[in-house]
Amino acid sequence: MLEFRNVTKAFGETVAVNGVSLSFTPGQMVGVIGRSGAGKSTLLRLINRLVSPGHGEIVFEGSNVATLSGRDLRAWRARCAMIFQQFNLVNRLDVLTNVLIGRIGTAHTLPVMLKHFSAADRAAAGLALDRLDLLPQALQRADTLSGGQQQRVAIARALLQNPSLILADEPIASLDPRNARLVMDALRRINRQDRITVICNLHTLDAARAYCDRIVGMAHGRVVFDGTPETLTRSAIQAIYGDEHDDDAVDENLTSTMGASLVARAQPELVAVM
Ligand SMILES: Nc1ncnc2c1ncn2[C@@H]1O[C@H](COP(=O)(O)OP(=O)(O)OP(=O)(O)O)[C@@H](O)[C@H]1O
Repeated sequence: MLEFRNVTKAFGETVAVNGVSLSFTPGQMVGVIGRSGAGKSTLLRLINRLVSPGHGEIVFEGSNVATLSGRDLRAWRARCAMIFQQFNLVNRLDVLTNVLIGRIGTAHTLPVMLKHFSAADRAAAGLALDRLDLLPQALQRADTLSGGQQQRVAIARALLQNPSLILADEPIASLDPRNARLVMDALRRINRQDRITVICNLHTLDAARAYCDRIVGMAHGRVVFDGTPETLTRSAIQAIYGDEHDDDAVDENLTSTMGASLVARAQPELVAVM
């Protein structure tokens, strides 16, 4: 269980996250939505301590991650795999090595720097790539892959961390609808099969509705909605996006391509367990 207890984070005069209290049940897939600047990225970065809270506690399995330092902080970060909008792969390295980099938090740094990976690590990387349908690309340079493929490499790298949590910050914002669907399918599959908690910032309501167990809506640093996709009513959407709610604020383009029926066609076994 991960718990935010009255957490506030300000950058100068800007209060990015304001008095947030939230509990994340293990194994949930949670979508965080809100306007640009609502505090979504800061919320995620507070969890793995890329930023530290000004006030409040972030408690995981009984310990306050806000106070971790040194080795304990590194160990905590290794348990929180992060997926970024821009993939953050090392372009000049091959796909397999990029995935093996996921071992950095748990293995000794020097062998990783020298690319001396154990046979067990290589096998784990191969399996992770296979799960993401990328084994044929294992020896290609990362920058020869499409954006969607690169993001799935980033997910395979995350798996090598054996994470308790996957934190995905706008993972599909740079992708076309087909690749967005493949990436969200992969995150959902891993969430279901491995029982890894996934917390995912999304800029499309439809992706949040189609893939998440729970949606957290933020506005001006506060949580203004917290519920299942079914309870995300028009008035809840207004509370999250405000009266100016328009097509710029919420990308409805993916509505037609990412609706549940299409998800069902793309991933029947996924819908069976939803
Ligand atoms: N490192 C920082 N220094 C100064 N201000 C920051 C920093 N990080 C975030 N902010 C500010 O905090 C507020 C919340 O930012 P955050 O990135 O969390 O929002 P967001 O909802 O993720 O937005 P977007 O969808 O555009 O990424 C914004 O006003 C932003 O400018």
